[in-house]
Amino acid sequence: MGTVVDAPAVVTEKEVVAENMLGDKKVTVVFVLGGPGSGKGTQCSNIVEHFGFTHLSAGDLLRAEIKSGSENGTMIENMIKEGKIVPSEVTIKLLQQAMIKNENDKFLIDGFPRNEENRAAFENVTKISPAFVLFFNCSEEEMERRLLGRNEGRVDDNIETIRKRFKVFVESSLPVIEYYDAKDKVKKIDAAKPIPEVFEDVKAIFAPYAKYVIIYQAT
Ligand SMILES: Nc1ncnc2c1ncn2[C@@H]1O[C@H](COP(=O)(O)OP(=O)(O)OP(=O)(O)O)[C@@H](O)[C@H]1O
Ligand SMILES: Nc1ccn([C@H]2C[C@H](O)[C@@H](COP(=O)(O)O)O2)c(=O)n1
Repeated sequence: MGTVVDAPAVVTEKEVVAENMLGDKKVTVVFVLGGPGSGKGTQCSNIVEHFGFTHLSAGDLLRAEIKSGSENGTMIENMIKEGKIVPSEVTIKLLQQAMIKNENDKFLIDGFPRNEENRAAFENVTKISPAFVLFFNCSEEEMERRLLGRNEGRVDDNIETIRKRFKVFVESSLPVIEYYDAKDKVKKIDAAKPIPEVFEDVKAIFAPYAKYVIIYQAT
């Protein structure tokens, strides 16, 4: 018969700086990166459901900021339409606010850091380093097909902006992944496979973060 017990703590001192922007609350942060349409948001929803993380999508936070009528709204909207990266201070403030008001201690930060400026500014301001970086690797051909079929009314899901987003990904975001790879922090996933198969690979990576483990005892 199975006994359900709390999983052992998986956060190490090396991964979390005690005096981060959340005071002495220890948090686990996973950066979720990959090209536009690689399936980051789709898999983050699965991770939330199975592993109890809170999903913070930088793109969603920026789109909410546009909708809220904030003074930065027009600037953010123009940059998103052009496939450009919004200045770090704006995005980091939104991420910080979201993390502070959430009681969870496990966050998936999706679509961030998108460039070197994002990365350095986040670490300087928050004093938080990611536990690891989940990288969804997919061909541009497949990502383009997915984005053109997404049909969520996004202003940047048109072929002209998609091509610009791909260019920004290669020029600005891949170097961030290389930065973390050099620190042995990147867990690369083949994101070209069907959604359930991708999640099987994701699950293997997140297994140590399960809220409960089931121990089977021989009777
Ligand atoms: N493995 C997959 N196979 C086929 N379609 C997928 C797969 N993963 C996601 N999709 C679909 O592709 C589209 C883009 O997925 P999703 O929004 O998760 O990507 P994303 O990486 O978060 O994109 P963006 O960076 O543009 O926000 C969605 O319509 C989603 O249903
Ligand atoms: N760190 C970020 C994340 C996103 N943006 C802007 C630019 C992106 O093209 C757009 C959509 O993001 P997505 O939902 O695809 O992750 O949002 C940014 O400027 N900085």
